[in-house]
Amino acid sequence: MEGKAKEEAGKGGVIDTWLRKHRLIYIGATRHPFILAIRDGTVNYSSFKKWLGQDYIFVREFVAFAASVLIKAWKESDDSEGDTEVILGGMAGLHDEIAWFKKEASKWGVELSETVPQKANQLYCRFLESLMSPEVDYTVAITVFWAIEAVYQESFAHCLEPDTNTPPELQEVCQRWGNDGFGQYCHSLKKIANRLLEKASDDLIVGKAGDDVLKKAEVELIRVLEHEVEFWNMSRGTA
Ligand SMILES: Cc1ncc(CN)c(N)n1
Repeated sequence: MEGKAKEEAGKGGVIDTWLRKHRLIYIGATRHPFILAIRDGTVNYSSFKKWLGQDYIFVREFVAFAASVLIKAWKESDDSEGDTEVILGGMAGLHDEIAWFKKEASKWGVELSETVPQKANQLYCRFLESLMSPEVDYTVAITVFWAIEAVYQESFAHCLEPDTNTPPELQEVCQRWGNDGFGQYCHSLKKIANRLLEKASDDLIVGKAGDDVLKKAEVELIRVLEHEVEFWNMSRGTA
């Protein structure tokens, strides 16, 4: 590793540099009023139920996106074995997540078969679909994959911190994404993304095409954060 990439790695990687640069939108996505309302116990339960039904639809789409990232890792990664294991572990988690959504929906009286995707959800799913194309670089796709998982991890872990008023009936929801195991999984995804982003940055230095990949990854990361904010807004009924 050399030059710019080395510098970035020393500071915590390309991703941390971008998160510092786009701090406001990152905070917007991970400290949204919907999450803060769960954390202080003032959450509106009809908003929560709306989120539950909509997120089930999103997760089904996200599984297809995860599968597309897995294929890219298998085809394009310089550490195919290591990367595919991490992604496959995430997909096993998504399998559990779908079963969990069904169980929660019946507990909260949410009829999943009658839930219609709302505008913000449709747009987010369309965005995911656009990134499933084989033309989209693995580096871009894994950065997006990490960002989507990390927003939920950061958001729900915030509700589990000491001295919060998260209602007992929502603790399990927060545990789903806020637990340490999920945190470690996100850390593994971040490491993969940083490795590839630093490689793209090195390619740039030696005159290979790395610029497009880096620019696209940064733009798509911001788009994820914007979609996440819109998704929370939709759940709260403010979109
Ligand atoms: C909208 C959204 N973003 C992220 C996640 C985490 N898989 C989720 N379930 N839903």
